[in-house]
Amino acid sequence: MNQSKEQRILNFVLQNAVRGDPRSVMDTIDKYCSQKEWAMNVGDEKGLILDKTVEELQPSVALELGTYCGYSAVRIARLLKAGARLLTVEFNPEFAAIAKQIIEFAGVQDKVKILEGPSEEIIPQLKKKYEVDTLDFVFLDHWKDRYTPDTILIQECNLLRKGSVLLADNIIVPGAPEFLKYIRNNPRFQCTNYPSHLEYMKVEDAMEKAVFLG
Ligand SMILES: O=C(NC/C=C/[C@H]1O[C@@H](Sc2ccncc2)[C@H](O)[C@@H]1O)c1cc([N+](=O)[O-])cc(O)c1O
Ligand SMILES: [Mg+2]
Repeated sequence: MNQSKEQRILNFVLQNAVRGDPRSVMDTIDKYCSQKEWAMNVGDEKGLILDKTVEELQPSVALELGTYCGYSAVRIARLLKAGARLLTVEFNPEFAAIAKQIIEFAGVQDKVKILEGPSEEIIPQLKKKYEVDTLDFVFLDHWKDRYTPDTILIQECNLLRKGSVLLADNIIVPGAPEFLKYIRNNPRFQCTNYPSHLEYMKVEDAMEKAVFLG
């Protein structure tokens, strides 16, 4: 049975990256996806915006929606302080299995928990089942039409506190117009736009940061 692109990315990491070295895992994925096969990792340019947001915030509890191959989970987890954790939600079991291996190869598995299932089911379980009080940081990078309903659901589940930060990928491509309208017109969020480029392409994209005002 021929391999999936995600399996090829995993194999390339296992054969070319340095075990236990998150930077080498990120660079190896970026090399493969810029030279061999494009894939929807946040990439190294928008990844810098993600890095700066995480470094500035120093979150104790972070949530990622849309694990895919685990590139941004490795990117976020490598910056987390001792005792901090990343919960990442993925509903495609094949992607979750690949991400698990990439996260383990990078050596950040102790900071990352992959929650398998759709975000709309997982989010209401975060407090009781995953012992979350509030989320310090949320990275939205899953289906673009889920950004708004999941942001509303996160608020309904009382998962945000004053100062919680949301960062959304793909504001331009593929685009999340409904989310942008919702979050920019919501007085409970202070928004900032970060122009950038689509991963591995000379195409404009952007990230949107939204600080919850409580
Ligand atoms: O479509 C994109 N992302 C959707 C991501 C989806 C990921 O999240 C879950 S969906 C899910 C659903 C519910 N709960 C959890 C995960 C999928 O299994 C996949 O792992 C995308 C597309 C482009 N592009 O250029 O076409 C560029 C990007 O950066 C992108 O992020
Ligand atoms: Mg994306």
